[in-house]
Amino acid sequence: MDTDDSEHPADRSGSSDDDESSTEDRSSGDLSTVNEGTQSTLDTESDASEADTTLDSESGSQSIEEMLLEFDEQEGLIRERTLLDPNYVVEEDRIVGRDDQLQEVTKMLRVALGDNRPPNLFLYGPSGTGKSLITKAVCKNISQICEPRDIRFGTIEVNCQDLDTLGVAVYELVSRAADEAGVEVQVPKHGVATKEKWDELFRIVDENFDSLVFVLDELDMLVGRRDKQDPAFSRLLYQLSRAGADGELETFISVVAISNDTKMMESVGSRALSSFTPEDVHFGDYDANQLQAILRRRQDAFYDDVLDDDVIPLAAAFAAQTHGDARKAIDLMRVAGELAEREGDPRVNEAHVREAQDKVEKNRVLEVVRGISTQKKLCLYATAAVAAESNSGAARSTTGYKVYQFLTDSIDADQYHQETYVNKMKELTTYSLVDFERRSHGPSSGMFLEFQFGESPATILETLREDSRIEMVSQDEVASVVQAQIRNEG
Ligand SMILES: Nc1ncnc2c1ncn2[C@@H]1O[C@H](COP(=O)(O)OP(=O)(O)OP(=O)(O)O)[C@@H](O)[C@H]1O
Repeated sequence: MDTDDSEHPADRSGSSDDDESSTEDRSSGDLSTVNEGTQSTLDTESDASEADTTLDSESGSQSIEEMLLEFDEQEGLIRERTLLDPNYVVEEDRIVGRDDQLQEVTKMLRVALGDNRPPNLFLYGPSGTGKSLITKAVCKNISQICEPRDIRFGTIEVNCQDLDTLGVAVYELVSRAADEAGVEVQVPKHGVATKEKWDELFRIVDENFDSLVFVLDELDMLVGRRDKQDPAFSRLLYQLSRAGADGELETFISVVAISNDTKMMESVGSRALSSFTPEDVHFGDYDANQLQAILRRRQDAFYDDVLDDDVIPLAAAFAAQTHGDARKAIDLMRVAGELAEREGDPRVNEAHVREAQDKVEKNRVLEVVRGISTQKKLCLYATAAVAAESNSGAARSTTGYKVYQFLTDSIDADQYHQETYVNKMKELTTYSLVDFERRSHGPSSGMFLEFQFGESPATILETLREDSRIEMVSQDEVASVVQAQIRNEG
């Protein structure tokens, strides 16, 4: 399947060293030397290789070596790949449209420069709206100012998405803190109580930092295995913010919690809330104009004049269609560039962006879909099938459930009640793939949820059909069941 980014020739060449060599290739005659050298080696090869060459020319296909050399000869289009890397912290002059948030976060965290503890922060808003970027940019600047002043300032960043328990999360903080301080961790990763990990964390913090900011990205994903009333993120916030407020440590500690889930704070227990009490900073969606501005400030990632005029407006428009996600806009521009390079085109054009849109969407859907259970896949498939056929592009939960019943019957799978189906669909909203609103048919009839998709329902269906059980069900039959159900909606 052509969804793995590592298949890009650009990724294969990978490092900036390769980028430099492609710069040289643009102007120098070095390549002919390489070709000549290779040719003479080829000439002394055995008859077998001659036979291969004959075969190649007869079939018209290229040998591997010819293809490699052709790629080597090809001019790259991307000059500065890091500018298209979502984890790279760009310079301040490339940050666009976030003046308010930049000011707010700076004003609050700059307290670290004096002899005070900065407040805790809660940054919330959809993914790709600059929450991590702004935090990292401000912390980087504080750190630069602190250095000559002999203030030992540190930033410990963790993404909680892949941390499944509190113990794992605390160990991750320990190891990041040790890295930042340049010291050894003195507690084992496994087989000790979480309390010992906390003690080690605070030992490292106390001995090595005057002021420390913990940045907890995607914090709401750290649910843990215990009861849902007291999720792991709530316990993490409690311990960290209490350590910050208690005055037991010499270090000034501040916690920046980042989440896509605006309601996350509602799940933070009262105990944690009493010490966490953050200042909220909201990050809204970008519109297409802001996304264009963000992309224009990075267009020097490409060589001069290799981007067609409509590339940036189209990538921005595609990204604005979902929810104004800058990561997606940047991804689209990068993938479009890589596709053009791979195809040996001299410029990046609109068609590359459209192809990139398809690929980026599929990658995102795949990422989500790979990890979910068959039952969730069936719920998602049924709902996306309704959205794909309906005029509004949305799906009612009541209709989706009927289609789900048809699917589970067809493949003889267990069948959830409607309430569980709805809950499974709600759980899928955390991936920004689907969203919902509560609606009703009218004052006298019942409520239902209406699901809207962040990615095209057709892409979701196509990806889900890669599951052999779902593939067994005829697409035509599903479509006719969906149409019949939509007609019944009234
Ligand atoms: N205002 C901006 N100006 C320039 N680049 C931006 C801006 N906002 C976001 N970006 C870029 O978009 C990408 C995603 O941004 P970031 O990681 O900050 O998003 P986020 O809100 O933290 O999202 P998530 O919740 O998914 O982590 C990064 O490459 C970042 O550099």
